[in-house]
Parts: sequence; structure tokens; C-alpha cells
Amino acid sequence: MPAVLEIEGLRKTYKSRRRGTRNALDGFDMRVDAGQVHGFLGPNGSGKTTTLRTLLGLIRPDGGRMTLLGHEVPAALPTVAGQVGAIVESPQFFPHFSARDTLSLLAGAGEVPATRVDEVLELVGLRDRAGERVKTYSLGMKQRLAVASALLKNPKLLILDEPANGLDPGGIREMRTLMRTLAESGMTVLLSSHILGEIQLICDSVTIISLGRRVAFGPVDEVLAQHSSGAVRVRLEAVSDLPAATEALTRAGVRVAGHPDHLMLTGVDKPATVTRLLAEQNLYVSELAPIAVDLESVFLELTATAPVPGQARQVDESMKVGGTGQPGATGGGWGA
Ligand SMILES: Nc1ncnc2c1ncn2[C@@H]1O[C@H](COP(=O)(O)OP(=O)(O)OP(=O)(O)O)[C@@H](O)[C@H]1O
Repeated sequence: MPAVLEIEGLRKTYKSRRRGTRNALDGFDMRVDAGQVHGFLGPNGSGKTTTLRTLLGLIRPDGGRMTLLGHEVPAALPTVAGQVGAIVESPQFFPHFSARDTLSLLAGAGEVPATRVDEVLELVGLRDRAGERVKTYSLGMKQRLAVASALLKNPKLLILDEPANGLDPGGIREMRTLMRTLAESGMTVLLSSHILGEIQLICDSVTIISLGRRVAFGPVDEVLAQHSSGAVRVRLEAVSDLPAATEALTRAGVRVAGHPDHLMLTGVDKPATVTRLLAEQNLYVSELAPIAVDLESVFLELTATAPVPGQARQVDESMKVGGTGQPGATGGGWGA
């Protein structure tokens, strides 16, 4: 599958006399294949927006290589810009314009056929409110308008920073359907989001960034499998057999945690071994279920951002160069 977006060893340091020096990107790598919906995940301050802004030529990197649609950027941005739609920061719209006026203006400026305006209004679910002024729109409706504006040129690659921001549950579901529809039509979608359940449902593949470096990437299923704990829940036909099963499994080197009506096993390579071990003792399994790990737990583990009772974690202190925090001491943070 060809890469629509490739980043190798991207580095960016922000320097400010007042705020000091900060490594936002520290040799970051990324690859997004054609036709995929790709999730870009990372804690606050981990470098997502810096990556996207650098790709779009809004920030100059300190090192590394980037390609969009097979062309080196930023040099080839004038060539590829027409094939990339992006919302990286909340766009500002004229409050007294309607969605249709706004999109017609943008279509005219971008030499997009006027008929495309109604197509994108329909796609993002704004058709019925398209004639009303933007200032009367809810946050979610403005978000839909932003997506519509990025879709106007029917881009090959659509980059969206937090597209579900401000959407209600129905809107989030519609956005999910829209992303999938776009991917099925051949468009590649790169979206950053903090709604990990949503990413797990929508995305084919993900990149997780922490402290300006890639800490996981690949198809969602593979990332989950790589970080699966190997935990298995076992129920027996007779609950009274659980102590005997615990003894047999422990003797065989399996770690067992007992519960009133089941056992939790960890460190099991092949669940079939458990069935065999127990059957040899005339103990019969009624359920053997691997415990699925979700993207949220993988994310919290890899970025070290799981909440710690009694501690208010601070945002990305660890990234300050020459400051009190040391790289890797903590992950990024969710706080203010
Ligand atoms: N213009 C800037 N000047 C100085 N530091 C900056 C600037 N922009 C970003 N940074 C710093 O670079 C780091 C990465 O920021 P970035 O906005 O890329 O993170 P992010 O992953 O998009 O975070 P969030 O999820 O909160 O949007 C942070 O420490 C941030 O404070």
C-alpha cells in the first residue's frame, strides 16, 4: 500500500527567552497508508499539533524528512496543497454569513465548482440549516462547517485535529460514519482525537506519540494485540471445582487469581493448554475468554498518563530542556 504521508526523524525545538527551550518533537516518525482512517493520539503537549502544523508548512522543523502524497514537503506544498484538506486549528468564520455563503466564498476562491457546496453540506449534515447565519450555530454545527470547508476540494488526504470536539453523541456517531464513508470513497483520513473509544471504532491504524516521539503504531488490532496482557477468564461447569483447578494451574506455573465464580489467569500463551491441563484432572471448562485490552489502557500505559491517586499531574514539564524535569520522568498531561 503506498504511503500518503511519511515522516522520518522530525525534530522541533521551541526557543523563547522567557519560556526557555522545549523539545516538542524529538525524532518523530509516522506513516499513513492510502485509504486508511488513521488515528493520531497523544497526551496534551505531546507534539500532535506541532507535527500537523509542520506538515502543512506553518512551522519550520529543525530536522527530519516529510512527504505528502509522495512529494517532499515543505518544498512541494504548492503542488500538493490542492489535494490536502485540513483543519488544524478551529477556523474562524464570518458570523453574519450562512454556511452556504461561507462555502460558496471558499469554493470561488479555490476554483471549486459551485455544485460541490451542496454536496458537502449534505455530507456533513448541515443541509437543513445551510441558509442560517453562522453566529446562530452551535459548536457542533460550526465543527461540521469546518469539516465541510476541508472537504470542498475533494482532497485525497483529509487532516482533522479533534473533529468530534463539541459534537453530541449523535453527532459523534455521524462523524464516525462520515469518516468511514470518505475512506471507502478512497480518501485517506488522518485524525487526532482524545476520544479513544471513538478512535478504536473508526480507525484502521494509529500512531501514538509521547514526549515528541512515536511510542506505538500500526493497525489498531495489532497495537492492541501487542499490548494485550494475556489475561484469560475461566469458568468451570462446577463452581465447587475452582479450588482444585487453582491448584492444578498453579502447579503448572500459571498465575491464578480466584473469584467466587471464576478464575483469572495471567501469562497464558495458549488458552488451549488451560483446557487440557484441567481436563487431565477431570475438571471441565464452561468458558475460556481472553480479556480484551482497549486502546485507552494501551494509551495510558504507553504515555504514562494514567491518573495517580493523590497527584495532580502537570502538563509536559518533562519536555523542558535544561529545566527541572528530565525527559521521560513523566508523560504529558491532561491538566490545564
Ligand atoms: N509556539 C510555541 N512556542 C513555544 N512552545 C510551544 C509552541 N507551540 C507548542 N509549544 C510547546 O510544544 C509542545 C507540544 O505542543 P503541541 O501543541 O504540539 O501538543 P499537542 O500534542 O497538540 O497537545 P494538545 O493535545 O494539548 O493539543 C508543548 O510543550 C507546547 O507547550
